[in-house]
Amino acid sequence: MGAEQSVPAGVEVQPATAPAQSEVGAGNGANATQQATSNPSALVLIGPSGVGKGTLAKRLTQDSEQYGFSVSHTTRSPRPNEQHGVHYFFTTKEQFAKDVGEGKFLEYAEVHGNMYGTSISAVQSVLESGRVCILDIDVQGARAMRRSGLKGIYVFIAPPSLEDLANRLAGRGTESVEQITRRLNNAKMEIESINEKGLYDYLLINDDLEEAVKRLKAIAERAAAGLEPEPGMVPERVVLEDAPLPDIQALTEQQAAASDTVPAPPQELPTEPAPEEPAPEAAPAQDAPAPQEPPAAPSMPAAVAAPQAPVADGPATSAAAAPPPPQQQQQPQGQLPMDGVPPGFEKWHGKVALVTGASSGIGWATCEALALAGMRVVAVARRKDRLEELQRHMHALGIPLVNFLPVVCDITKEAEVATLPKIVAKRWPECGVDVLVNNAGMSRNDASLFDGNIGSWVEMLSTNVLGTCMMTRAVVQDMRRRNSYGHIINMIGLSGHRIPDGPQGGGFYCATKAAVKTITEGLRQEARGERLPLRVSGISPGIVETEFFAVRAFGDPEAARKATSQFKCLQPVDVADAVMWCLSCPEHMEVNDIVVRPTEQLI
Ligand SMILES: Nc1ncnc2c1ncn2[C@@H]1O[C@H](COP(=O)(O)OP(=O)(O)OP(=O)(O)O)[C@@H](O)[C@H]1O
Ligand SMILES: Nc1nc2c(ncn2[C@@H]2O[C@H](COP(=O)(O)O)[C@@H](O)[C@H]2O)c(=O)[nH]1
Repeated sequence: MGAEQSVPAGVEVQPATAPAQSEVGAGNGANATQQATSNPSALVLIGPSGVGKGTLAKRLTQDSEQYGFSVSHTTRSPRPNEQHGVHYFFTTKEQFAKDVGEGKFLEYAEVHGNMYGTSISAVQSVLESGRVCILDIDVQGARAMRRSGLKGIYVFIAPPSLEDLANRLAGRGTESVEQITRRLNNAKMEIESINEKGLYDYLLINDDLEEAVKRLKAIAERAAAGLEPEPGMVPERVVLEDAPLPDIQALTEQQAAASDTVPAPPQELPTEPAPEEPAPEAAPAQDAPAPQEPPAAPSMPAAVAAPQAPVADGPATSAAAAPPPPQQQQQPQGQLPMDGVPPGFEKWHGKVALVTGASSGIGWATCEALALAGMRVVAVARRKDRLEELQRHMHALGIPLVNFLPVVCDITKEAEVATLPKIVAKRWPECGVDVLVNNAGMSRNDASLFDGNIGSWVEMLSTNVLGTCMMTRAVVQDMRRRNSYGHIINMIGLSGHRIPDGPQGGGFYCATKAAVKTITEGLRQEARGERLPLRVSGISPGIVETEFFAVRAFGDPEAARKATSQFKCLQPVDVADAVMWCLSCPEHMEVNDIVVRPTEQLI
C-alpha cells in the first residue's frame, strides 16, 4: 500500500521494541507521565459498532487537552448530529477510491458496507499539535495499522454481552433494524479477533462507563508517556457463547417507546452486499462480514462457553442421547431440585459453586453432586469439548441448564481468572461465587529433582499452587465486594502429607501439594484474622481412579492402568461425597482436612 511507505512526520515507524518491564501499572497513570521515556504512542480503539469507542474517545478528549482525535474519512452519509471535519470527513466512493490510489491513507477498509479510512494527514495534524492521537477503527484497520508501523497502544473494547450491545445500538437510534442486525452479526467475528496473538495490547470491557473511562485513562497515560503496554493484558483465549441474536425489531420498538420518541430515521446509505473479492488493500477475505453465518451471541468477558441450551450437534454420548428424565420435563426452567439434598446442605440451595478441573474425574463428579443438591454450578476447565459433554450430562440428569455455567478458562492465566467473577455476575446478576472448589491439579513423571524437566516443574507450580492462589484471590475479593463469605475447599491430596515415590522423582509434585496444604491453613488464618465467616477446608485423597495418572505419564495408558489397577482405588464420587460433607457441616464446625485412602493403599 502506497500509504504504508509514506510516513507522516512524528510517527515512529521502527517496529515496537520488546515489551519493557511493566514500569507502571495501568491503574497508575500519574506515575506513567512522570516516567515519560520517549515519543507518545497513538491510542488505538477497536471494537464492535455500538460498544462505546466514540463515547470513550470523547470523554478522553473532553477531559484533557493532551488527547486529540484522528478524524477518519467515510463514504457513509452523515447522521443528523454529525459534522464534516469533526466526526468524519464525509466523501464519495469515487473520491475515496482516488485518495486510496494516491496513497493518502494509513489504512482503510470496508466496514458494514461502507468505506472508512485513516488518512495520513488526520494523524499528522493531531501529532503536530503535540497531542496523543486517538483512533477509532475497526478490526481490519487495526491489522493494517499494525503493519504500517505506527507506534500505538491497541485497546480492544468489548461489550459485556451481545444483548447489551444490541441495546446500545438500538438506544442510539442511528441505524435501521437491518443495519443493527448486520452490525451485530459482524460483532461476533470482531470479538473473536481478541484471540489473534499480538493484535491487541489491552482488553477493556465497557460495562460500567465510569469504570471503563478510568481504566482507559490509565492506559492513555501510558501512551502519552510513550511507555510500552504492560504484558499479559489480553486473555490467552476467548470462547464465545452461542445464543440467539436478540430480537432487534422488538428492542428498537421498546427503546423508542421508553424514550417516547420515534428513533431518528437511519441516515446510512443503503447497505451493499459484502463484495466477493476484498477491496484492494482491505484485510483478507476472512475479515469480510459473513452475513450467511447464523447469528450468535458473544458472551464477554474472556473465556466463556455458556450455552443456554443443550448442545445439539456435538458427538453423541450415551448421556447426550438419553432423553431427559421425567423430573427434568416436569421441572420449570430454573427451578433447582431439592430431593436427595444431604442434611445440612439446604443452606446452599440456589447458591453458586465454582469447580476447577471440571472436565473429568473429581471435578466432574463434584459438579454433578453440587448441581443435584440444588446449587448453581460454574464448571471451569480448559477443554471446551469436555465441558460441552458435561453440559449434556447435566441435562440428562435433569439439571436445569440455566443453573449450569461451563467456562473455558486456564487457571494459570491471571487475566482469565480475574474475569471469572464478572462472568458469574453476568449470568446471575444477584449472585457471586459462594463455594469455590480448587480441584484442578496435575503431575508429570519427568520432574525429578536431579535432572527433571523444568517445564514440568513450571506446569505443576503454575497449576497446583499459583492457579489455586489466583482463583482463591479472585473469589475472596468478590466475596469481600459482596460482603458475603462462603466456603473454599482445596484439593490437597495425600501427596501434600508425604512423599510416596521420592526415589522415582515425585518430590517436586509433592512439594506443590504440600504448598497447597500450607496455603489452605494460611487462608484459614487470614480469614480468622479478619474475623470473616469464610470457611476453609482441605481434602486429601490417596489414589483416585481418574485421568491424573495418564496426564502424569504424558498420555501413556499403560502407565495409567498400572497405577490404578493394583487394588480397588477411590472413585471420583467418593471425593465428591467428602466435598458435600464439608459443606454440610453446621456453622460452628469447620472441616480442615479430610484424609481418605483406598483401603488397600499402604502409604
Ligand atoms: N458503558 C456504557 N453503558 C451503557 N451505554 C453506553 C456505554 N458506553 C456507551 N454507551 C452508549 O452506547 C451507544 C453507542 O456508543 P458509541 O456511539 O460511542 O459506540 P461506538 O463504538 O463508537 O459505535 P460505532 O463504532 O458504531 O461508531 C451510545 O448511545 C452510548 O451513549
Ligand atoms: N478501518 C477503519 N474503521 C473505521 C474508521 N473510522 C471508523 N471506523 C469503524 O467503522 C465502524 C462504523 O462506524 P460508524 O461511525 O458508521 O458507526 C466503527 O466500528 C468504527 O470503528 C477508519 O478510519 N478506519
